Amino acid sequence: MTDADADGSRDENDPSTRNDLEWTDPNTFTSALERADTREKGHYFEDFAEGDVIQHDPGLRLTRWGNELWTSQTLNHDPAYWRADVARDRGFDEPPIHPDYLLAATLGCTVEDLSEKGGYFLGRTNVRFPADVVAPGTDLRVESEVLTTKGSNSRPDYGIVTWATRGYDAGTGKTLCAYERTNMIPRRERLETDGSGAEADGGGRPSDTERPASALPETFVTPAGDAFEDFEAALETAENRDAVVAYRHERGRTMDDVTVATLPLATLNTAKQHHNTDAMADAPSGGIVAYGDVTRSTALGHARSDERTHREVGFEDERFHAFVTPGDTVYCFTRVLETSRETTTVNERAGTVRFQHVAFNQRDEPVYSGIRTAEILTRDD
Ligand SMILES: CC(C)(COP(=O)(O)OP(=O)(O)OC[C@H]1O[C@@H](n2cnc3c(N)ncnc32)[C@H](O)[C@@H]1OP(=O)(O)O)[C@@H](O)C(=O)NCCC(=O)NCCSC(=O)C[C@](C)(O)C(=O)O
Repeated sequence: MTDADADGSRDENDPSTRNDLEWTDPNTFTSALERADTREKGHYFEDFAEGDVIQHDPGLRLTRWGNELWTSQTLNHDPAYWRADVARDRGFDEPPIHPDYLLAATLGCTVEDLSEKGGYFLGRTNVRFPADVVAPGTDLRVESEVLTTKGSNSRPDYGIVTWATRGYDAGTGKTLCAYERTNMIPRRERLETDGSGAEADGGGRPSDTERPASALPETFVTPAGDAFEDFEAALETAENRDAVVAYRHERGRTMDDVTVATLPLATLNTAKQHHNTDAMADAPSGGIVAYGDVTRSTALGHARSDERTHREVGFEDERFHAFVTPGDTVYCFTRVLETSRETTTVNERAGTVRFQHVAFNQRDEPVYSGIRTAEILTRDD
């Protein structure tokens, strides 16, 4: 007991008496929060320098549970990823890890280092899957290199960063997937611009080569079936006419708690955009949004339900055009651009198709688009 206690008075400067504070009294606690520093997570735009290489701990184990959670909820219901007998028919020893889950998991565990501070996933290109098959139980090691950093003239509170990321089998060192991703990243210091709308530091988004609506082709051709030959025949039907092979898929998926929050967290994606409504209230989206890879995979799931997918080869020019928020429904529209009898794996039962997929919402607004190359099985498989 101190002398101060003995005469009934308290010495506010004596550290031992502060333990008697009612820390959970609402007024005391509010003042305490105002005075406390926040142990921040993530990195600002200024923290990234071109050429930096970042190892993303802790990586992730690609589990059958994660695979099934992802593929079931995004409607990627190809039985080769679920049933051992169908997997064996397709040349796999067991149901493998789905490429969408592999890609989302590779990106997910980079978020803590690259984009947890905030800002949005704008696009991705050069997506490749060098490994023919990835088995459940594979430990994923992920590494990124900063490719470019530039200011955003239209949004002075943000910069735009592009990273090249690779996911490796931690056991063998083999590359499982690789891509280049671009994000808006908050700046520590706001960029002063001349307001002219000119590029801040050069660069910019890929130009849009679509024709205006008034110039849409007269005829829209839909493939008669889901096999490679059906896509080939549809393109032949459209050839030399004012026609395009383009159609929509009936299925839609309304974004709920599982797709918006559970799926990204299951890939260790710590972006507040997907699970912290409080922090997102003042963000440009005004609330939480779906992980770009969930939106994309859901749309691709709809597209794959109308084709005999054998293997994903790669993706180019993926873009996220608008936010997808809880309650929004994700649909898909597909264009067939090109077919080829060549395949990257020796598979006489498949051909290669290049698609453009556009994910859109219940208001028919595009939310994602990308060019996809995939091997599609022939009818007589
Ligand atoms: C963000 C919004 C509001 C900006 O909309 P806006 O109208 O203000 O601007 P914009 O014109 O679309 O783009 C802003 C700037 O970005 C540039 N830009 C744009 N795209 C590209 C690209 N591909 N490559 C290079 N640069 C690009 C563009 O050139 C422009 O530069 P400027 O400011 O200097 O003029 C709007 O684009 C939007 O709503 N997009 C949807 C974003 C979204 O929902 N993404 C997926 C969810 S977020 C996510 O998954 C997160 C993740 C995975 O967890 C995680 O990274 O941590």
